Amino acid sequence: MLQRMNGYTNVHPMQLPSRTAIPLNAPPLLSCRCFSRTTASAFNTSSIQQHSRTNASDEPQKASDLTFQQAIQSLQVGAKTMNPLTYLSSLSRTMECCKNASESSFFTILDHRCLMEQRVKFWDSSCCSKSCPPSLRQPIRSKTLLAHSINQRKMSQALQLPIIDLSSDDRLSTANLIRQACVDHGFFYIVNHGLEEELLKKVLEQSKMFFSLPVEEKMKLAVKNHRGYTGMYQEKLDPSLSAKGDSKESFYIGPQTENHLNQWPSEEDLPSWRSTMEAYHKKVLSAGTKVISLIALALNLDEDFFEKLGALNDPLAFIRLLHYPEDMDSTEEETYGASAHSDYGMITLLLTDGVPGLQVCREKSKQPQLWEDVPSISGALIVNIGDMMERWTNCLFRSTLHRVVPAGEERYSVAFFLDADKDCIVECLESCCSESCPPRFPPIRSSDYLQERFRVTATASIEDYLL
Ligand SMILES: O=C(O)CCC(=O)C(=O)O
Ligand SMILES: [Fe+2]
Repeated sequence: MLQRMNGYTNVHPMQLPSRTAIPLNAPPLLSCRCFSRTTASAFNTSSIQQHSRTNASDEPQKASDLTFQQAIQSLQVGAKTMNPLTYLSSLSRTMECCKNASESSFFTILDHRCLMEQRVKFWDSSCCSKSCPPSLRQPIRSKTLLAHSINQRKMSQALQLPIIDLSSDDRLSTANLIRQACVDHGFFYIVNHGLEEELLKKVLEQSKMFFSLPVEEKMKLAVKNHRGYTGMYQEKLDPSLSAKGDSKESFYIGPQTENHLNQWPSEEDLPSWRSTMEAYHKKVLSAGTKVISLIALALNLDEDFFEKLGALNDPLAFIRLLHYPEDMDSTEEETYGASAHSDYGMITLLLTDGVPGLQVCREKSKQPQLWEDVPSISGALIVNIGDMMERWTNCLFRSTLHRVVPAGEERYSVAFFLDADKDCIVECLESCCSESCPPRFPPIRSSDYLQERFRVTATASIEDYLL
């Protein structure tokens, strides 16, 4: 849905500091001329007319006379009566044109009881029919709409990432495309990766079935040895945030070893669960290994370079099923499904259910940070470079900062972290350093590096995350 909301992006940072509640019957505060130009069309329905009738003068008010306050009143009417898409569009246009309004007053107004307490009553019967069904899947609480608008302020536009065809015979050209993608974005899509759509669909379905179990059932499989269930707020990927933790639950499935067995839900509850996850693990590992060999080619190395290095002997290859509930406390600016982070390992292959929310920030040190949406493409997997690969390449390949923002509906995704064998030493590749560009990081053992990263972000006992 966020993709459809791209028109909301250029909302200006607003300056006045106060967070004063503005009663609805207060006199107009801020003149908002451009509101009339940009917003009138969105309000050409009942909301403006209803509002006009409430004026002292019985004269219908001209759009050009509308004030910021009136715009807000219209929005409040609109929240109850309009198609939510139109409503969202109006909301964002209003924000856009109210450049001079204080951000806090703006949100205080939007925070108004009727927005915060009521479910938005969408589309009256005139707005949908059998041939024109509602364009959003389910009613969204006004609180969630507000979260959207908060997040929209941080957003720019959808990022156009390269799409890499893994089945192409021209491996050198493919490797070159990957090189460019890793240098420019640290993110790209892969298609023809060998995972059938049917399996992608099934893994998401089975994941959803697991997360729908009662929490007591899920807690029976609480994470041990980095395998099993992690509950809400058990991780904070951006430790600098004051929020209690990231608003998601997850389930890790790793390679089976003698000492480290996966945990599985009971066959009675979920009969096809284990076989689906095992099939997915096998296939996604094979796709990931192909990507690694192309990355080696992209670095002018032999395609089996990382195998020879031992990185893929017993790779730390973990599936992480993720569920971001709709009901996040999303009015808190600090609450994220996954707060800003880069991934730790070699590469990540990500499957999403199509619900937006994933964003990347390509220039982490630039202020203000620019966050761009990564739209999902049906059937494609999203690949991103992790920190180990960034260390190997001395930052030639980017391990890009990313996060998941509340999307206003629940979201499922499946990350596959392909990380080097725990004994593999990660150190700058010869081809990536020189006298004038010395290695930026000292050599490190793969599992030492990963363990340290988990220690910093786990809000629960680190013992459970040991690899
Ligand atoms: O759910 C997503 O889209 C991204 C998840 C993610 O970045 C992670 O788990 O590292
Ligand atoms: Fe990530």
